[in-house]
This record gives sequence, C-alpha cells and structure tokens, in this order.
Amino acid sequence: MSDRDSSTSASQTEGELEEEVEGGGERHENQRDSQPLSLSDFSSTLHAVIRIKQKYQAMKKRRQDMGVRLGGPGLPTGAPTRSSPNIFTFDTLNPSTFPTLSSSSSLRKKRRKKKRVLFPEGGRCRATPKQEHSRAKYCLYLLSAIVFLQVYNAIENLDDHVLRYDLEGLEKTLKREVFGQQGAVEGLLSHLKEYLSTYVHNKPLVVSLHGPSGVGKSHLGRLLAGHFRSVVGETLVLQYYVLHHCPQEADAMQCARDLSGLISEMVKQAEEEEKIPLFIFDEVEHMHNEILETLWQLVASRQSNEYLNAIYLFLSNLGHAHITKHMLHNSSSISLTMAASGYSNLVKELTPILRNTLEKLHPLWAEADILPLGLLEKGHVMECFLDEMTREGFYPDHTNIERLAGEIEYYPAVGGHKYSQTGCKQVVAKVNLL
Ligand SMILES: Nc1ncnc2c1ncn2[C@@H]1O[C@H](COP(=O)(O)OP(=O)(O)OP(=O)(O)O)[C@@H](O)[C@H]1O
Repeated sequence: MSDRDSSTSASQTEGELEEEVEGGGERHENQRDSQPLSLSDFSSTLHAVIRIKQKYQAMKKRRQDMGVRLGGPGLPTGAPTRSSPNIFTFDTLNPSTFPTLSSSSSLRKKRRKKKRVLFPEGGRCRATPKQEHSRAKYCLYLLSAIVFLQVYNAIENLDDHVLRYDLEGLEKTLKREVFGQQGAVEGLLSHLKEYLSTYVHNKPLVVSLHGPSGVGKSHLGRLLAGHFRSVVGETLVLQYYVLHHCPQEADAMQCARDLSGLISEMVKQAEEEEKIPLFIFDEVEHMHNEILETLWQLVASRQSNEYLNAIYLFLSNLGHAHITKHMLHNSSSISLTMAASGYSNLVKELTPILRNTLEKLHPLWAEADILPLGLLEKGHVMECFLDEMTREGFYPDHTNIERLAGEIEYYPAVGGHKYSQTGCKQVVAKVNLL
C-alpha cells in the first residue's frame, strides 16, 4: 500500500469511526429518550465503545508506522513529506558541520576577553552599562575628607596659638631696639617660634644667653618680659634678679623653696589659662647653688608634666672671656659675626667651648640651648647714644654722639673693628650727665 493509499484509508477509517461514534451516540440518545436502559442495551453499548477504542488504537498505530516510514532514509528526493514541526537545539550541532558558527563563537570569546563593549550600528542607545559603585570607595572618600579637615583644623589652631604670642611683633621690637646682636636675636626668635608652634612639649624651653658686660643681655630680657606681659598677662611673667631677690647666701635654701613654689603656682595658672609662662633669671653668675639645683629639677626633662609648658631664659656673663677672645682672634670674619649668617659660625665654634665650661659649673646648662652675644662695635655704641638721647629728650647731634662714643674704652682695633670693652653699659650714665 502506498502512502497516499494509506493516508486515504486512514482518513476513511477516521470518517467511519466518527460516523460510528456519532451513530452509536445518536442511537443511544434515541433509545434513552424512548425507553429505560436494559442490561443487554448496556452491554451492546459497552461492546461498541470497546470496538471503537480498538479501532482507534489500530488507526493510531498505523499512523505512527506511516510517520516512521516518511522520515526514513529511503524517502525519495522531492517527495511530499509530512513531518511534525522541528525543535532547534544547539546540542546536536557539530562544529565541523558549521565552521562559520564555530569561528564566530571563538571570536566572541576573544572579544569578551578584550572587555570592549560593541554597540549595534546606528543603534540609538549607546549608553555604557552602569558600573556598580562600591561602598568602600565612598567610605574611603569620607575618611580622606575627615583626615583633611582634622589636619587643616590642627594647622589653623597652631597658627592661632602662635598668633597669640605675636612673635612677629616681638621680632620687630627686638630688631628695632637691640643693636649689633642680630644673630642672637634671630636665634632666640627661632627657639620661641619652634616651641610655641606646638601644644605638647616633652620638656620646657630653656635658653641661656651669654655675653660680656653691657652687650644687651638684660636689655633683651627686659624687652622680652615686656612683650610677654602684654600677651600672656603680668602674672605669668617672672623676672628674677638674684642680687635683688636673694642677696644673702644664707637664705639660699629658703629662696630656692620660695622660687620653686612660685614657679609651680605660675605654671598651674598658665595651664588653666592654656598659656605658656616666661621665667627670666638675670645675673645667673651670682646665683646660689641651691637655686641652681632647684631650677635644674624644674627644667630637667624627667619632671612631671606641669613643668613642661614653660619658657626659662637665663642671662649671664658666664663664659664671656671665651666670647671676647674668640671675637678678637677671628678679626677677619668679624664683620659677619653679628649678622645671621656669620652668627651661625660663631655659635658653631663657641657653643661647644661654652657648654663645656658651663656644664662644669652646673648640670643645669646641659638642659639649655646656649646663645652667645658678641662684643659691640663703636657704631653700635653710637646707636645706643642716639637712642638714649632721643628717649631723654636731647637733640641727637651727630658730633655730640661721636664725642660721647669716643669717651668709651675700646679694645685695640682688630681688622678695622673697634670693640667696646663695656658695650653700651655706660651710655645711660653719660647721657644723664648731659
Ligand atoms: N645691644 C644693645 N642694644 C641696645 N642697647 C643696649 C645694648 N646693649 C646694651 N644696651 C644698653 O645698655 C644698657 C646696659 O645694657 P645691659 O644691662 O643689657 O647689659 P648686660 O649685657 O646685661 O650687661 P651686664 O652683664 O653687666 O648686666 C641697657 O640699658 C641698654 O640701654
């Protein structure tokens, strides 16, 4: 039987089957309408149903057989085929059968490796895919901003702290009022700036000024005390003259105790007011050993915190012989000694000598920064006269000033320099005699 025949007979059989079913159904309906259903009627109906089912199964089997034959290899080319819709999957694809497919997939892999996003030609949407932002990144930005603000705030506060002491004003005053000691003044200002630019100190600032008589040690001390009184207040500045405050050596112990108590009180008050007190000790060469011992205990870095925020300034002529000798023997570089550049050389050469001498006297100087003050030249003495005469209301006549300056004793001229043996010490007395 050909396929056409089989399909025709199959459709016929289908028609018969439908007729039979419909016929049977109709008969059954008619019977039901006319009379009640008997047992024989029921069995005949059951037989009909079974027969129909058998017929239907046979027909189904035939159809399946026919389908197998149609899809088989023996099907003639160009013959009409009936086939169920095909479902396409990639599972059955063989790369060798589809070389273009395999090459395109490997190309895609390569492209994926390059991590480039390709957009369709003329496509409207060219927006790159949104990147996921990490929270850690935002936290890092926030942390950086906080650190920046903290640092900025700290710098601002430190600036405020330095501004409170008006070191620029002090610098102007010292440069205007102190003659011939530019190097020492700058050295002192540098120590003050460095110390006052931070809150936390592991030791107090201790500076010891040394120089021959009349070169301006007490003068410098007075100017400094006046400035600090104006910025931290009267009560936080102490000027201690040992010959005035403790003239008797027998009272040295009591003087030391009193001084210790006074310093302690001032430091506590300064801590409360968040200020740094200034202690100036003049004529230290006359200071009793008990007082030196007490001061050493206070300035030594091993002391408790309350004594760390304070400035101690010692003024003395101790070591003056070394300074005078050094200046008179180094006449070639003498023009530079008072200037900042030359002064650093003077400090470099003199400091070890002075420290050696001073530490033998007392270990207090091991804790101090030593600054030497040099001899004053005739020109500086004339400036002292001019200043003093102006202050006292005298007309500053140059000839008169020169005459007065000529009355002062000088060391024999060395390298064109004439150094005063008493600095400006006698200036006040001479002007008072005018
Ligand atoms: N370098 C200076 N610049 C301006 N004036 C000065 C200078 N040196 C001294 N004088 C004047 O001389 C006077 C005496 O100076 P000062 O008392 O400072 O000397 P000193 O170095 O302390 O000496 P001494 O060791 O003898 O006490 C001061 O009152 C001041 O007017």
